[in-house]
Order: sequence, then structure tokens, then C-alpha cells
Amino acid sequence: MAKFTIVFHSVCGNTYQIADCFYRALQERGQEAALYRTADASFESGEKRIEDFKRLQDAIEAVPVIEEAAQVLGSDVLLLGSPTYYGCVSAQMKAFMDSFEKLWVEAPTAGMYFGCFTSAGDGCGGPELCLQVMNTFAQHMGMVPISVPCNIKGAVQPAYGIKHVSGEMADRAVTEETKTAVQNYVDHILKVIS
Ligand SMILES: Cc1cc2nc3c(=O)[nH]c(=O)nc-3n(C[C@H](O)[C@H](O)[C@H](O)COP(=O)(O)O)c2cc1C
Repeated sequence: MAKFTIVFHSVCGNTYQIADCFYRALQERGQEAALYRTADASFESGEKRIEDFKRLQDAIEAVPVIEEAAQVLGSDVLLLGSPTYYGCVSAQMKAFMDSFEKLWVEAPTAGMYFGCFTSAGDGCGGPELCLQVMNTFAQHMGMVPISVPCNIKGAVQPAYGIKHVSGEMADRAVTEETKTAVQNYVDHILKVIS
């Protein structure tokens, strides 16, 4: 059994839905999985609460906030998920990645396997750039990114990670095809790390 830590940032719930797909797929496969969200002060204050996304925002709130980078230590695999903001990760995900500065010198994350996912409003809005920001972070921490094979079944995915396109109003739910791709990617990760 492998130990996975999933950390996501999500406001409208799309990135959360992908994180939840990973979490469920890992549980179904008998793996140890911990699910966390990044801190987000304006989410906590209610400033970003939107009636249309209430159900998902309540579900996000029920997920514990990760307190410090060191909580990922001991995991075999780290999975990060961020909404695509201006072709990059969100500020909240960047702040979480920056908090690894305390670990960087000793590099206890060296050799840890890594995967990532994003939700973007538009397929041409830079989701792959966002994924690459997370992969680049992982490389700086000595981690080993596991790419998504091109023959993976389900919705077509970039090599850099799993993506979901949520549409102009951020209300296009994660499709069954994308869920299938997540499940197949999980199977691929388990094969790589075994
Ligand atoms: C500040 C901000 C910047 C964004 N920048 C982009 C972008 O560059 N490309 C894009 O496709 N979508 C962009 N979006 C849309 C989000 O990526 C999209 O709504 C995403 O699904 C939100 O994820 P969430 O539901 O997990 O919060 C942006 C949204 C916000 C609020």
C-alpha cells in the first residue's frame, strides 16, 4: 500500500471535484490517501462564497487546511491541484509551494513521486502552463513527476497532468471521461511506483 497526499486549492469547486476523484480512486484501490486544501483567507472570510457553488464550497470547507509543508513528508506520492489563474497557479497554491522553502536545503522530498491537476475556464487559457508551474516546483524539490501517458483512456489529457475545463461560468462539472482519465492515471502511478 502506498501513501498519497493530495493538496488542492479551489474556490468554485472544480479543482476540488478532481481532487475528490483522485481521493476516491485511491480509496477504491486500497491506498492510503490524505486530502487537504490550501489556506485561503478570503474563502474563509466568506468573501468568495457564491450561492451557485454553495454545495461544492461547503464540501471544500469540510476538507482540512494543510498547516505546513512538512505534513507531506512520509508520503510516497504528492498530488497538487490548482485552478488556472492567468496561465499560472493561484496565489494560494503558490504560497503553499513557497512554504517548502523550509525544506528545500535538506530536500527530504527528494525522490517523492509527484502528479498534478488543474481546472481552467478555457482549454486555451493556459491549463498546461499551470500544470508546468507545479511540475517545475516538484523538480526544484527533487521530486519525480509522473507524466500522463498519451494512450490513457478517458478524456484526452496533456502529458503534464490532469485538466478539466469548467467553462465561462465555472459551472461545467467534471465529466465521466475526465473521471475515467483520473482513475487510469492513478493505475498508471501505482504501476510506476510499484
Ligand atoms: C483570478 C482568476 C484568473 C483566471 N485565469 C484564468 C486563465 O488564465 N485561464 C483560464 O482558462 N481560466 C482562468 N480563470 C478561470 C478558472 O481557471 C476556472 O474558473 C477554474 O475552473 C476555477 O477553479 P475552481 O472551480 O476550482 O475554483 C481564472 C479565474 C480567476 C478567478
